[in-house]
Formats: sequence, structure tokens, C-alpha cells
Amino acid sequence: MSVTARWLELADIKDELAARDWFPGTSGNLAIRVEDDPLTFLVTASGRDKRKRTPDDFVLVDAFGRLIGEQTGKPSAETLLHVEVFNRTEATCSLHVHTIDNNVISELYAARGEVVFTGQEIIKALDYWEEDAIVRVPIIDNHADIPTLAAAFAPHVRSSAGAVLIRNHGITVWGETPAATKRYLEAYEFLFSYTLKLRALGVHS
Ligand SMILES: CSC[C@@H](O)[C@@H](O)C(=O)COP(=O)(O)O
Ligand SMILES: [Zn+2]
Repeated sequence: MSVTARWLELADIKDELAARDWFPGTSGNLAIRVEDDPLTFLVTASGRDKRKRTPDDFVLVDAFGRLIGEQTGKPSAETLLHVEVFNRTEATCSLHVHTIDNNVISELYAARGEVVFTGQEIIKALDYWEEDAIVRVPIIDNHADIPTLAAAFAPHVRSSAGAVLIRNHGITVWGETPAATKRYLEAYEFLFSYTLKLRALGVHS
């Protein structure tokens, strides 16, 4: 697919996530695969208001997250996480958002190292179709040093679809297609919100 087609695809996803208010304070970053060999991908430019749609929203980077050719923008500070996703799997899209729900869940379940979901219809949106499917989302510590964060993140990137919570930071979700990745992210955020509402009612799992 052309860079332009991929750009538009990612811009549409960015607009949809922005409509959900999932980019507070310029947080969040998004990436989409453009070429396999050599690997190139588009990633959001760093520090920008992801609610706005502009010609400078994305930059094209290589397998190491370095800018390709003459471009003025700066890749997301967290590009190395997307580098791990695209180098380790066949995922085509990687989405990172900070929401209050994913931050609170990451803190509540940090000591367990994961949060586990079962018995929810929305799990089917994650492509788990068995009645008793169990979904596990690993939780890693946050590190200001991004290579250290990427090293902690990488062991959890084992297939072309997955998600990792970063404690008191956010979630990174990736998938086989951009549409599937957005669906996964929405399903995870649904599960987080449901769990927090249940806990607020005094029900603990
Ligand atoms: C502005 S707080 C969030 C950042 O520190 C970072 O975690 C983030 O998600 C966005 O960084 P960015 O460099 O714009 O991709
Ligand atoms: Zn972040």
C-alpha cells in the first residue's frame, strides 16, 4: 500500500480516537506499517496535539525508528516500542493511548503483573471465541528511559496481535490490520471501564 494510503488510514484512526478524547495533554502515539522489506512505517510526530489533523502529523521511519530522507518532523518519543512491534511480528498497526481507565487499571493490578478478563461478551472483539476464553494483559513498569522501556516491553510482543499496559502511563495495542487494532483497543478500554465500575460498586475480582 502507498504511503499516502497508509497516511490517510492512520489519520482516520487518529481522528476516531481523538473523538473519544484518548489523547489528553498531547499524550499517545500511533504507527502503521508501510513496507515490509526494508521495514518502513509512519509514526506520529512527537509532542503534537493529536486531536488536530495537519500535513505534519506523521513521519516516515525505518526499522530502527530513524527518519527516512528529508523530513522536518521528529518521530514520537516512544517510537522504539512500535519498532519492537513491527520487527517482531507481522502486525500492521500499533496504537498507544493514555486514558484514566487504563492508568487506574495498571496501578490496581501492577503487583500481579497482569490483569485478567473472562466471561465478557466483548472478549469476542479480541478474536477470542471460546465461551471460557481468558484474556491476559501484562503490566510492565514505566521507565523514563525509552530504550529501557522498550526492552521491558519487547518480551511481551510474541504474536501479531497483543497489548501491554505500562504502569501509570498507558496501553500499547497492536494487530494484524489497522481496523482490528482499533477494535482491540476499544475492547480493552471497555473491559477496563467495566472493571472499574464494578469495583466502585464494591465487587472485586
Ligand atoms: C505528554 S505526556 C506523554 C508522553 O510523555 C508520551 O508518553 C506520549 O505518549 C506522547 O509522546 P510523543 O513523543 O508525542 O509520542
Ligand atoms: Zn505514552
